[in-house]
Amino acid sequence: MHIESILIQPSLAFPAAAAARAPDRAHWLASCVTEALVTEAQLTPKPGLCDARASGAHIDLSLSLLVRSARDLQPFFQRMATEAEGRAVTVNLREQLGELGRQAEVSMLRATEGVNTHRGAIWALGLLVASAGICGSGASANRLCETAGRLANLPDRYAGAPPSNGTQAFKSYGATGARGEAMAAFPHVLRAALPCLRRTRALGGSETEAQLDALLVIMATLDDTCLLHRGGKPALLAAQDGARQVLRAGGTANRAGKLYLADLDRRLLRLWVSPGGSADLLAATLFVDRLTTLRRSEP
Ligand SMILES: CC(C)(COP(=O)(O)OP(=O)(O)OC[C@H]1O[C@@H](n2cnc3c(N)ncnc32)[C@H](O[C@H]2O[C@H](COP(=O)(O)OP(=O)(O)OP(=O)(O)O)[C@@H](O)[C@H]2O)[C@@H]1O)[C@@H](O)C(=O)NCCC(=O)NCCS
Ligand SMILES: Nc1ncnc2[nH]cnc12
Repeated sequence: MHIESILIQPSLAFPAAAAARAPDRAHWLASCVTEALVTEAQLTPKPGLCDARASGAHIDLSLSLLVRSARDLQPFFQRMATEAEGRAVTVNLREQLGELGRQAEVSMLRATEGVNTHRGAIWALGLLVASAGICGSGASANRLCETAGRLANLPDRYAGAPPSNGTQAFKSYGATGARGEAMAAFPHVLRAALPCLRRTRALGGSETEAQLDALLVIMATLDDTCLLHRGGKPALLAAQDGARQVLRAGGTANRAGKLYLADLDRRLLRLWVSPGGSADLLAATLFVDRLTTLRRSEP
C-alpha cells in the first residue's frame, strides 16, 4: 500500500505515537466493550427494554439495531483506549475523549438513521475504556471506576450545553443522571451491580439470572433520566418499586422473582417507559466484570 493511502485511512487518523504503543490491548478493550453492549442487548427478558423478544417501550428500536450500533461504535472505543494508554488524568485527555465521544454520537446516529441507541453507553463506557487504558492491565474494579470518575469530574471546554433530557431531568427533579453517576465513580456499577452479579453466580444462578439481577439492583435505586423524561416521577417509582419486589423475592433465579419480573415488564410497557440508563450501566458492569475476572486473556 502506498504511504499516502495509509495516512488518510480514518482508522489511522489518531496520533501515530499513541496508536503504536498498544494497538492490541486497545483493540481488545474495545472488543470487550462491544461484547458487553451486545450481551446487554441480547439479555432477555428485560423489563421495558428492547431485547430478543421485542422492542420494549420503544417504537424505533430492535435488537439488530442495538447490535449494529454497538459494532459501529467499536473503533471509537478503541481510539479512546489508545488515546488514554499510559497517560495521566488531565484536562487535555478529558477534552480529547469528549471530542471522540461526540464523534461517536454522530456516527451512532448515522448508523441507526437517527435513533438514540447508545448515547449514555458512549459516555459511561467511553470513560471506563479510557480508564482501562490509563490504569493498564490488572487494575481492580475500584481503581477502574475511580479513575473514570476522576476523568468525568474534569471540565471539557468544548462540550457545549445543548438542552437535553438530562438537563431537563435536573431542572425538574434534581436528578444528576449520567453525569452524576460517572462523577461519583459509578456507585451503581461498583457497589450494587457487580457484587450482585457475582453473588447470583456464586449461589448457582444461571448467567442470564445473574445479569438480570444486576440490572434490577441498578434499577432499584438509579435516578434514570430515561424513565423521568418519559414518565416523570411515577414511572421512576414504578420501576424502582418493581425492581425491589423482584429482588426481595430472591431475584430472578426464584419462581416468585420471575413472576414479579414479568409483572414489572407489563407495568413499564403500560406506562410506555424504559430504563435505558440502567441498561447502559449493566453494560458498564459487564465490561468491568470482564476486565477484572478474566485477566489472563488480556493481551
Ligand atoms: C454527559 C452526557 C451523558 C450528557 O447527556 P444528558 O445531558 O442527556 O444526560 P442524561 O440524560 O443524564 O444521560 C444521557 C444518557 O445516559 C443514560 N442515562 C440516563 N440516566 C442515567 C443515569 N442515572 N446514570 C447513567 N446513565 C444514565 C441514558 O442513555 C440511554 O438511554 C438512551 C435512550 O433514551 P430514550 O429516552 O429512549 O431516547 P431519547 O432519544 O434520548 O429520548 P426521546 O426524547 O426520543 O424520548 C440511550 O442512548 C441509552 O444509552 C441517557 O439518555 C453526554 O451525552 C455527553 O456530554 N456526551 C459528549 C461526549 C463526551 O463527553 N464523552 C466523554 C468521553 S466518553
Ligand atoms: N436494551 C435496550 N433497550 C432500550 N434502550 C436501551 N439503551 C441501551 N440498551 C437498551
